[in-house]
Amino acid sequence: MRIVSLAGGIGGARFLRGLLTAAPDSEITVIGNTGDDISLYGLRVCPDLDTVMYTLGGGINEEQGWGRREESHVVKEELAAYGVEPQWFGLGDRDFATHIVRTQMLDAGYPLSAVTEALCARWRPGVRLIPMSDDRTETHVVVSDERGRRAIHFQEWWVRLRASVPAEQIILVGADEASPAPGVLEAIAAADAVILPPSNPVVSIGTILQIKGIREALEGKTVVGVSPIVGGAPVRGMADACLTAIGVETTAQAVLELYGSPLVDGWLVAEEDAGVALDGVDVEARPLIMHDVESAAAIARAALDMAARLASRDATAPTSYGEGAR
Ligand SMILES: C[C@H](OP(=O)(O)O)C(=O)O
Repeated sequence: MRIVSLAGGIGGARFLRGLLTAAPDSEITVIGNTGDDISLYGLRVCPDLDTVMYTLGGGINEEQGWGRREESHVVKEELAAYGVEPQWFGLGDRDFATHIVRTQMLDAGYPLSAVTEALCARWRPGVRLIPMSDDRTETHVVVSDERGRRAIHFQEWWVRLRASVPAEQIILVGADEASPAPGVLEAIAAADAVILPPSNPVVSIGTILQIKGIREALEGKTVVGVSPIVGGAPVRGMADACLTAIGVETTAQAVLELYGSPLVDGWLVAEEDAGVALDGVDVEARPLIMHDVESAAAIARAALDMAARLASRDATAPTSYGEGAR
């Protein structure tokens, strides 16, 4: 079976670990969000791609959900001793090596997709990880503070400000010029099922959907989404602050409407959200909290079962000529 999953960072990576457990013999392609990417100290940092790579490759710091396990922070301390900014982004020593390799390769002219493949050769994540685009895009957030109304990098809003200042706008800079990375549309075209994990619907999944051609390609496929909102609150992270910024309520219903039909064919919600409904979408309620790999695998299994059911229903549905009804 060929599966495509879009993914952000921590939430996406934890779901993917379950997906790999649920479908060990499948060919899984992960289209990763690069809107969170940032240049720091002359290095290109791709937080979501790295979180997926480290989580699936066994190198993640489990408690944090991001960064490397058994990490030290000597370089960060040394940079701080020189007064180098920013000091609010916590890169560890082991992690620095990844960004050095990535930046060297990018500077040598390799596209991000080739760099990601090279990094994954070490981590062997068990999936094919492709950035959404080789073109540089960055999520910026418009805020008003004592310095007036201004746009800051998403990471500054998320990490330094902990989303405490309301976002007036969230913009993917570069989206209009960005094309899907090589392999993205091909993987979607070949997929038997597409899964939207419980990643941030605005700055992770929403970002990937802004790259031209991706949403349209997905609309022709069987897509099952896992709600990132349970009982009116994000499963994890601060998705509520992002949803508020774009005028969407923090509910499983509102996120489903945000993705919409015909993009989504099936939607998994938590049991407390069982009333969620949208024309053209099958909704199923089940436990959605990912306590561990096994609970994530159970959610992934439910998503794959739903996708298989929807795909076989579509295959036998009567066409406009009435075939299949006879
Ligand atoms: C919900 C979100 O998931 P991600 O978008 O990082 O996959 C998070 O973990 O903050």
